Amino acid sequence: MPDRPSHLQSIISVPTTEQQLANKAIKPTKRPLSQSEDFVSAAIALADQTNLELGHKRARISPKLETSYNDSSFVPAPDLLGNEYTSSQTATQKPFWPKPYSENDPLPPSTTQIPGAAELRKTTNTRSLWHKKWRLPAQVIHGYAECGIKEMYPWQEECLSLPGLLEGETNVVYTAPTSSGKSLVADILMIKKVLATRQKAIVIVPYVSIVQEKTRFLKKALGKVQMEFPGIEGAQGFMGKSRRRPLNIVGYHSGTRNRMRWKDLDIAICTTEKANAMINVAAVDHELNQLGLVIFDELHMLDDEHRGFIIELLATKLLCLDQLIQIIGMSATLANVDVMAKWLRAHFYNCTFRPIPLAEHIVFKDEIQTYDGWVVGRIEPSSDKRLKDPFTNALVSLSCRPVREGHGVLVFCESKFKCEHLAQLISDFTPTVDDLPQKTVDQRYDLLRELATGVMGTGVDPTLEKTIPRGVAFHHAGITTEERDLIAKAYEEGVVKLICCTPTMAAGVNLPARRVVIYPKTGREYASPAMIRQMRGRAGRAGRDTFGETFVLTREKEFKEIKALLEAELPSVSSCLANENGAHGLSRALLEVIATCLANSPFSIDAYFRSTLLYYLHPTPPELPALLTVTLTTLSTQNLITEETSGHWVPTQLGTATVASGLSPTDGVFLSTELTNALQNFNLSTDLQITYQLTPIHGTNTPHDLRNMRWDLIRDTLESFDDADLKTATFITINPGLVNKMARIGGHLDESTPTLHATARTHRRFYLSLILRDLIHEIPLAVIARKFSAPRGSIQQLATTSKGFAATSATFCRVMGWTGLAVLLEHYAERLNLGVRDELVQLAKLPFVKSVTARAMWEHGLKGVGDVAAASVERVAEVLMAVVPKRRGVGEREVERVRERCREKAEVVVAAAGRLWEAECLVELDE
Ligand SMILES: Nc1ncnc2c1ncn2[C@@H]1O[C@H](COP(=O)(O)OP(=O)(O)OP(=O)(O)O)[C@@H](O)[C@H]1O
Repeated sequence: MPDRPSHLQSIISVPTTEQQLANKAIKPTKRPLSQSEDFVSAAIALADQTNLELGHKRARISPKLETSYNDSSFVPAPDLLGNEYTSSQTATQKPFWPKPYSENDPLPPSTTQIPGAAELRKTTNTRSLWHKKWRLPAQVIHGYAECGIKEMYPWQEECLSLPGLLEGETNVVYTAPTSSGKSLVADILMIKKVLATRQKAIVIVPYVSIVQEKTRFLKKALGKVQMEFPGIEGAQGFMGKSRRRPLNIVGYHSGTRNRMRWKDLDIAICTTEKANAMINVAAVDHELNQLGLVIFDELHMLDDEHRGFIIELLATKLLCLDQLIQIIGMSATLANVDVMAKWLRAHFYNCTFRPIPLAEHIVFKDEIQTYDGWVVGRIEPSSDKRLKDPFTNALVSLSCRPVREGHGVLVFCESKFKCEHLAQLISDFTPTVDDLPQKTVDQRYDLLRELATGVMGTGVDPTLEKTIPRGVAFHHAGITTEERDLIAKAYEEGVVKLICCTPTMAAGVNLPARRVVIYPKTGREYASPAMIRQMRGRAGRAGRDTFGETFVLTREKEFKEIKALLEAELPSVSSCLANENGAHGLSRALLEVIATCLANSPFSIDAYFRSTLLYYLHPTPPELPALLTVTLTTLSTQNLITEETSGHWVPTQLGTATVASGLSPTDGVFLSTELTNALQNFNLSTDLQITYQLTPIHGTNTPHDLRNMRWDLIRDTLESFDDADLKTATFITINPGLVNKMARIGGHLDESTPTLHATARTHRRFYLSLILRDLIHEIPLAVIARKFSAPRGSIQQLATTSKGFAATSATFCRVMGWTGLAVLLEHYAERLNLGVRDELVQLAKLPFVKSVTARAMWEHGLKGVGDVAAASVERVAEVLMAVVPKRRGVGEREVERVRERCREKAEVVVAAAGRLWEAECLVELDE
């Protein structure tokens, strides 16, 4: 038996030869281990199994791939359009549920429950969702009808009809313009798969906001769908009573509080990182056979410099598994769709159809031109001296007209400052409250009040206070997520008519507009052709408008360059696994498959490597095999994996902890060293050390506006420190001399050598920890923002990132066996989330209760959820009323409306407090 890593030796007793022989006959059984419960013991036990079964090729990367390791025909070459397509993913395992859909199956249930449904089923229109070709349950069809979709577009039908797709047997990658209805194709494949096989589906989207939006949509469309479970499987088929339950649709992203539990969901909508973590946990828990389908929305994100490599390593895992997982990839801006399809062993489908026609223009001076140079209109000069510049005049006049006609407009600006400035300027030219119906005016004032009360004590933004009554707002990363959500919702409901936003919003939020006005720059740089396409695609959404218009603005010297950008081909997507930014990509990819025991033998690791896009694009260069060897050796040197005498690689405890917490190998090593030191000298008499520990390791994870440190603030804070804080600052290695010098001369620290980089990192994290400390001491966000000269959105973003990092570190600590530290980190993550001191944590969990309200409750004698549960609705309403910011010149009618809203909210708060209190009492009784 080869030597084991020391941590394994202490836990596992080495089996005798007889035991090994006995074990060989036993198939690995599924153990009910949850992710958080004990990732390490699962991984260790799996490592043990792997050791026992070396002779059996236990690794779960497809044995088919393993055996073809030395075979020159190893890399499968599937056909493009599927006629000769043969999936190399042979389903050698019995599917989790034994019944895939087939043409001859009876029609899905509930047909007879809907009046007239039987008739509808007889339709000969193959694009109707009722047509028997699709075999969709009536609840699904009704759900989509409620969302305005009754019939497919021709391209959707054609795409879904590709061989093997509806049967769940083949993969597909497709492109279609923005707003052409890509999601429906993926949704239909997903729902068919989930209902037919009872397997899980994962939808991967790039941004948190899209996770939320997609989850809302799927809940609306599929919320009434029932899953059927036909009894218990026995030797003679299914026995016992069948049962039904609604479909579980859950969204996961860095901000979600709920734990990911495989058994709690049927469809998960996740960010890339969450999806990857979920698949790793399922692999360790032996539950991957429950996964039936994965959708990659916005597949072009594969070459995103920060997160693209995670999409690649995740997709590669799916390609290598010894089971059939249907892969769906889609994008509006993917140039080399054929290459992606070949890599993913998929059909590909390319469509240029757009259901809503778009009139596209470029504006030069006062001329409105089509892209091929025809002048189709002119913009009248304005007598207003603020609009003397033709560019500003064009922007304002093009933006205001549809607003006056009652349509939605998006104006894309190059910076946050410009968004706010233009919102203010444009609002001076939109209808005043005197020209609007009373209902609209009321709705706009309601929005202002929501903005003032709902945002962690920031009060309403002074610019928004002026622009919103005139139907105009701005939306960028500098405002809080609550503000952004309220503004986006108000725009969707038509309360706000025009939003000035930064280009990142085009990708992050799905807001439709009749007209889109674009200045295609981000900061001083031009926006990329793909980003410009995304912005243009916001105009004219199906179901909302009958047509859309885009106007791309240019300044005089920029006309040619911008025109070229509009006509530019999209760049091809390629692998980021081995480039500079994805330097950790390959090592993380390998560490993950080793730590989750998906691949441990040299054969299976090599098979995995050969399935990457990196290898697919460069199948024969001499440096790639060397890259694999070097990466494995580096991981071993970092003590993340060890090589057994048989040549198999197994994870160390550090390697397992790194993967379980979703860190890159280098970050895992860094965190391990830092926490080992911290554990020996932890100072609990101050919050400083723990808040320092919560700050993100990398500068790139720091919000942009916080990268310019205020050294004078650090100096002054150091001078005001008591002994405990000073001791911590010294332990962290803060250099007061350096701080004084930087406060005098200003600027950034030199980071050109590893030592200088480490010093800069320490001081940056210390600066951020001062912000976090203020947050958990209930200092209002607006005050912190002013103190650190940064937008409130950036402070909030730091809090969110740090909360996520705290959760990551806590998982890491648990797997490493540092449970006490894990509990402490989790507690602070919660306080950061709620923005309160210890005593308010429970109160701040109530709906509508942010830190300011929780403090007001405490001061009014409502010191816990028990007090709130026992209080009258009137008393709670009074507290809520007390924290509503006072506005001058508000009439009696308005005050009455506010009082009514507070009463409604108080009812919800008291009811929620009752439930929480009951739950707490039950726990106490149990104990
Ligand atoms: N067959 C259809 N009939 C009517 N409306 C449809 C149909 N398919 C999609 N839609 C609607 O078209 C709109 C755009 O669809 P979807 O969000 O799927 O577009 P997309 O191609 O994914 O766009 P983007 O790339 O911008 O996200 C949605 O409101 C959707 O409900």
